[in-house]
Amino acid sequence: MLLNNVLCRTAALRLSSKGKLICQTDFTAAPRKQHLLPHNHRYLAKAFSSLNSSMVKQGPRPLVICGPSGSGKSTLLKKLFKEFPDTFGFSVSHTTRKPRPGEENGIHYHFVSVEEMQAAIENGEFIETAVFSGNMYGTSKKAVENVQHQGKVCVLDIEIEGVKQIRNSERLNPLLVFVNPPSIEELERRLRGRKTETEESLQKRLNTARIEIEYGTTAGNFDVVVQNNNLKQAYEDLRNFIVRELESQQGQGINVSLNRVCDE
Ligand SMILES: Nc1ncnc2c1ncn2[C@@H]1O[C@H](COP(=O)(O)OP(=O)(O)OP(=O)(O)O)[C@@H](O)[C@H]1O
Ligand SMILES: Nc1nc2c(ncn2[C@@H]2O[C@H](COP(=O)(O)O)[C@@H](O)[C@H]2O)c(=O)[nH]1
Repeated sequence: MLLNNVLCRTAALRLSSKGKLICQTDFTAAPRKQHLLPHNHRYLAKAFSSLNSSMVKQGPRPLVICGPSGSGKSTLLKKLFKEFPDTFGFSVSHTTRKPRPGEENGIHYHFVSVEEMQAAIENGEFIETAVFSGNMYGTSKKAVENVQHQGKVCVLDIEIEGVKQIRNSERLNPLLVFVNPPSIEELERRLRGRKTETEESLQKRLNTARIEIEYGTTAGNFDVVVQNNNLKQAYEDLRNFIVRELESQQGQGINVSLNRVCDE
């Protein structure tokens, strides 16, 4: 009886405060204890549990952020993760490039050898892979699942060949954002200013950038193009697009947190 009260009261609270069912743990408790419930409550628990399982299956859409090296993807993502600390989880890619100062294995990337990467590819561990500026990169199934199991929006920071491989994936159904720099000249200034690349790597990245900009700014290839001339404006544009999208997903019954941390 106590169990019934707790179950139904929690459900009612969730219904009245938000107008929809969003609580995962409360409702998943229902099926296992159904034999303890009177008939009408059993019906309620069944309805809640089936709603819940479809919501869990249909988590928030992953967010793919793409753009030439140096266009500002990491800078924008850092601001997004800071403002919405509960909302997003980063898909940690594999790469064969060497770590930069400050980059940590398992946090920024899984840094692996070419042999390890090839073995993992042959083992079918990746959703997509690409060679960029002479190094291999890839998003593993596990990297995405780790984030999705937490109910968070999985963020993939990947280049264009990877985007082409996953853009039509029905299972991922990703939102595609392209970050566009003001010009190649400004991109070069920003990349040089970052002081992470050798001259050779820098030239490779700039050469690829021209192709990426062409593809990224072609209508229909991305859901939104964020023009990163001014960081404050670019972040506002990115944030507004994402919040609008996530609110629309919430309206369809998808459980995703949009708790904000204010800067001031
Ligand atoms: N709007 C901006 N104005 C001036 N500098 C910027 C702007 N946006 C980003 N930067 C600077 O440009 C450099 C490159 O940005 P960032 O590292 O975020 O690019 P990225 O797209 O993540 O690159 P990569 O793909 O190589 O990881 C950084 O030093 C960053 O501080
Ligand atoms: N296709 C993929 N591209 C990836 C992945 N992880 C990162 N990237 C992209 O590579 C370049 C270079 O990154 P950097 O860290 O060496 O500067 C950049 O455009 C990233 O978006 C991945 O798993 N797959």
